[in-house]
Amino acid sequence: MALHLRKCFILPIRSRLVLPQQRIKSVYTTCDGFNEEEIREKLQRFPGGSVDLSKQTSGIAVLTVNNPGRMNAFTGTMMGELKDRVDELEQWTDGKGLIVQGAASTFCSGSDLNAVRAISNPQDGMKMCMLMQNTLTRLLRLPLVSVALVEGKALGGGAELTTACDFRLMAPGSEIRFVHKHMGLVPGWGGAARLVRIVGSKNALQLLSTARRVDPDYAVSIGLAEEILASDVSRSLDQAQKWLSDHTKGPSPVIRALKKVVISGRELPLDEALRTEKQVFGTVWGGPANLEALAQGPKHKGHNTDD
Ligand SMILES: CC[C@H](C(=O)O)C(=O)SCCNC(=O)CCNC(=O)[C@H](O)C(C)(C)COP(=O)(O)OP(=O)(O)OC[C@H]1O[C@@H](n2cnc3c(N)ncnc32)[C@H](O)[C@@H]1OP(=O)(O)O
Repeated sequence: MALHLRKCFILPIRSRLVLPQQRIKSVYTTCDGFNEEEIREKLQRFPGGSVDLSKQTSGIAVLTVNNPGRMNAFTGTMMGELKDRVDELEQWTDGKGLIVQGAASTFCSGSDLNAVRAISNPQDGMKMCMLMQNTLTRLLRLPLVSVALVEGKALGGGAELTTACDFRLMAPGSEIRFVHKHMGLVPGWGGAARLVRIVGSKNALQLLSTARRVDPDYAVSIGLAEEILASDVSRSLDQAQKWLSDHTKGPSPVIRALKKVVISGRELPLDEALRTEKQVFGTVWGGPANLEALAQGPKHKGHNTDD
């Protein structure tokens, strides 16, 4: 036990963020009593569905929560697959953007209630919670500009998954709903902590305490969503791809560096954020994109440039 404790120390927050030469660290480790293999083995008993990932040469990937027979509810195996897809994305060094969507034109209805019923004791619940919080925190910390494409319903854990992306785009008629109160719960996948940072504590408390349906207009009005997509459902993914490509135009090392400095600005105390910014700056200053831009001379004469 003593040896175990000696190995456990609280990593300063800065060492848990995505720095140029470091892997993204998890929130929970063995020091917190988190045993990933143990909880994944338990969750394996609840199979079904999949979490699919398609990485494109454009540098944009699409992650699809795929369990349409259950409104894309996360089965036990899907929770493990989500973690595996995030592992894959952390290794994808050419990436610059990520779209998270649900299959069959609906987003996600949270945990599979069959699995929830079977692990409804506090110990197992908190172990599932630690697995999902680790995964969604690392998803948000990926050096990729991420957007949740919300069609149909994003309920419970599905609503929380939308908050683990940098942006949210909503299709007409779609809804985000934190139904946890009706389950006698609070968010367990980190959704409350992220929601406060997105919409502020008053709006967050309203959404959680009323479990109200957040339609696209209301979501945009409180800053939960960026835009409402055009009504042609068949083109929702195309619209999201266009939106994201407009937000990730440029060399992926630069786009990835921009996301890294925003992460540190959002999560670190000012001095540490500045140090991280300096470190990331050093990875692009004098880099190929910088030198090419300098060779071209000034080109931003008071108008938006495409690249
Ligand atoms: C921390 C997160 C938290 C936790 O882990 O504790 C959770 O996320 S708990 C789960 C929170 N989510 C919900 O409570 C949503 C439950 N589902 C619904 O309210 C409805 O299904 C809805 C509104 C998503 C869709 O309603 P609709 O009438 O359009 O369809 P059905 O209800 O007939 O659903 C079709 C089919 O899907 C099954 N289904 C839907 N959601 C789930 C789910 N979360 N887990 C398991 N199965 C789900 C539903 O049972 C139907 O299957 P069928 O075999 O046809 O009965």
